[in-house]
Amino acid sequence: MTDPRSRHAELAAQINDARFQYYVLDNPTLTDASFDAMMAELTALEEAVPELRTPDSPTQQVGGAVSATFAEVEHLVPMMSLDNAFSTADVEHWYSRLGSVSALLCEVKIDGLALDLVYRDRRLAVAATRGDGRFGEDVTANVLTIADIPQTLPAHAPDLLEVRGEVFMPPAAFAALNESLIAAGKAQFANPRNSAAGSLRQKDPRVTASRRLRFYCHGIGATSGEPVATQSQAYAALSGWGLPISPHNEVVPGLPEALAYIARQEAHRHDLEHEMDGVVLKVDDLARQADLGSTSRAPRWAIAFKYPPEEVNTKLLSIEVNTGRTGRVTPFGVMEPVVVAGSTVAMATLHNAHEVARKDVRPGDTVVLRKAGDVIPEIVGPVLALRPAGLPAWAMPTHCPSCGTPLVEVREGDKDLRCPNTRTCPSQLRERLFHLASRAALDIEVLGWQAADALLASGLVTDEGDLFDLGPEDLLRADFFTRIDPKSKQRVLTANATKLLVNLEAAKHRPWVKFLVALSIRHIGKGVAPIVARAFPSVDALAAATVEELAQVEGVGPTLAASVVEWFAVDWHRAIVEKWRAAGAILADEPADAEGAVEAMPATLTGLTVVVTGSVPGYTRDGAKEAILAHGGKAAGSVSSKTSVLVAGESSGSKYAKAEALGVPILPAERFADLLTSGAAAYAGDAPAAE
Ligand SMILES: NC(=O)c1ccc[n+]([C@@H]2O[C@H](COP(=O)([O-])OP(=O)(O)OC[C@H]3O[C@@H](n4cnc5c(N)ncnc54)[C@H](O)[C@@H]3O)[C@@H](O)[C@H]2O)c1
Ligand SMILES: [Zn+2]
Repeated sequence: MTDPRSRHAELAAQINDARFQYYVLDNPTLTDASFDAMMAELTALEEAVPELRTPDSPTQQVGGAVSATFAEVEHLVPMMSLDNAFSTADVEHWYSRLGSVSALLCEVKIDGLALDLVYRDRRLAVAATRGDGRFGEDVTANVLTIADIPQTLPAHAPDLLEVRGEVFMPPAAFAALNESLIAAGKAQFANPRNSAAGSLRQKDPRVTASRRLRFYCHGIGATSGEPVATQSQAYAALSGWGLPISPHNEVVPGLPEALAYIARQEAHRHDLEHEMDGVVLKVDDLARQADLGSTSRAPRWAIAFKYPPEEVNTKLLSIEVNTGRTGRVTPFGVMEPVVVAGSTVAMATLHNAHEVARKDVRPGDTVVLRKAGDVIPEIVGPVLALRPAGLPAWAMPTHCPSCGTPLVEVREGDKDLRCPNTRTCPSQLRERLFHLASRAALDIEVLGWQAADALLASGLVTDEGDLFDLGPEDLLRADFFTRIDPKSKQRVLTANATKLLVNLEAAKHRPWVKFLVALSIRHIGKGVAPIVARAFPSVDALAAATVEELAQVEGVGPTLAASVVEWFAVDWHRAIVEKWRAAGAILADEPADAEGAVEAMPATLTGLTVVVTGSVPGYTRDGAKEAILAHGGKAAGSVSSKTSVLVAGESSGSKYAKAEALGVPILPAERFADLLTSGAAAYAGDAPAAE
């Protein structure tokens, strides 16, 4: 075991270094989660060996410093940091030590940088960063360019007012800034917090002025004003003097409501006008705040609850490439598995070789991995400070990893590369089969990646054209689809293989639109396929269409039109269609086809809102709803004065009673078909005689 003393010294040095990178250079080398973990370890060491807790320990100091670029300003009242809570238990522990508290002020923790404003005689005199808590950096000239911050206060404001708050950059402004930095060939900011800090801490105020910074107050320092009882009242006063206060603040009676606030805000973590990394709970009563006091680093009357990190560090083990369904070759990073935003991540796309070069990530790098909520994980970039010396840059392969064919640009001069061997490249074929089997296409449940691989590897299928010719004797030739029957010692089909054959047979009768999706024509996905299938109701009609005819269809652009014509110009593509047809697939909408019929239905219910209660003969609940929609009507779930008619499969129940009370016409469910054919005429005269 390492000696606690040397571990403490090592950690303290690393933390001080990280703080310098973060606060002074605005260019962190660690994620906040790694930093917080180091601080937690240091705190634990000091709890075990209290004499390590010296005044110069990072746990006793407000991180940050004054850089040589700015003049030093002494704050009138020192600026503090906040203690952290990472769990409900931490918050409960903090709350239990407060004594009696009648109200908590809940605030969102704005991920920006702290700023101190001093107004003298109602004029902004000095604006300073937090610095080491006692001395900050004079950034007054820059702050004068921030529109949210008033330069003068109204006559009823006090003579002396020191307020604290957070400068932040809205996420949209951050994204726009990074785009312009990329365009100018400059380094991007890692996150909105660093971009706000980097934008405020500029030598040239014109740069700050161009950066769309915003500000909310979250504390009061020295003031000559009338004393108030609570922090929330102080905010109200600030607001009255024109200072901006967060609209997300809430005063609650106690802990349960505060925990509910924490949960509620987490659900909206990415919806606010600023990034947030948690919630700050404060004792609202200012007299209680004074009783509780502060440590050298943070007040005891407040706590910052931090949400689980969305950015973590991990090792990039390798960069692999994958050939997709349309031949596009995509690099992706393989990482040491790591938990981020609640799930374990080991792979993330890097999109194309250009992205890899732009981010300059190399196998062997420590990288920042980001996953926000349900968003796809992203490799943000390398931690350059941790890069081993001489680590070589990654090079994009020149040949397809699946079939060895030389790669070409997707379009001339394009960043993306593709494998031109569309017909037999195993990777493309496998992806096409998998796509063809998806629910949006032919919905062949047992045809997953493994089955697709087995069909290709065994040579039973050379391309998707062969699929519907498969019979039991074919599948018997592949190990994947067979097993040895223990009794007869004969090779027999597995249950899944039998299911595959049944599914394939069923798939032949799917509507044309499903086949259209199954063809993997570039740009024709499940969204646009119904539009194309309606305009060209068979594969023959579509194959005969010209670019002009296609482009005339509303919702079909020139790119899509060209892509369809190009697809049908390829011999082996047309051969797929013919093989499917020969195997019994329909590939056309018959006039009586259910989906075709729905499209053709007359819009008899336009402007009508229909509610259905009880069962309608011949329809499922959803089926009745769909029929209403297909005839141009609105299907509602409950009866109101806006309801045009209630279709009642029973002559009782709350909907029935409500319709009666409101005088909404009621139509017996047996007459639903009349409603679909003749609209409002079906119930005219049926309105009950209520007033
Ligand atoms: N990545 C790194 O290398 C690195 C280095 C140093 C610090 N950090 C990050 O900074 C944190 C420590 O910084 P800190 O000491 O500023 O503490 P903190 O960010 O955890 O909390 C204190 C700060 O929160 C801010 N804040 C935002 N909203 C607030 C609100 N509504 N009310 C009150 N204050 C609010 C204030 O500016 C205050 O100074 C670490 O936990 C880490 O996340 C990261
Ligand atoms: Zn290939």
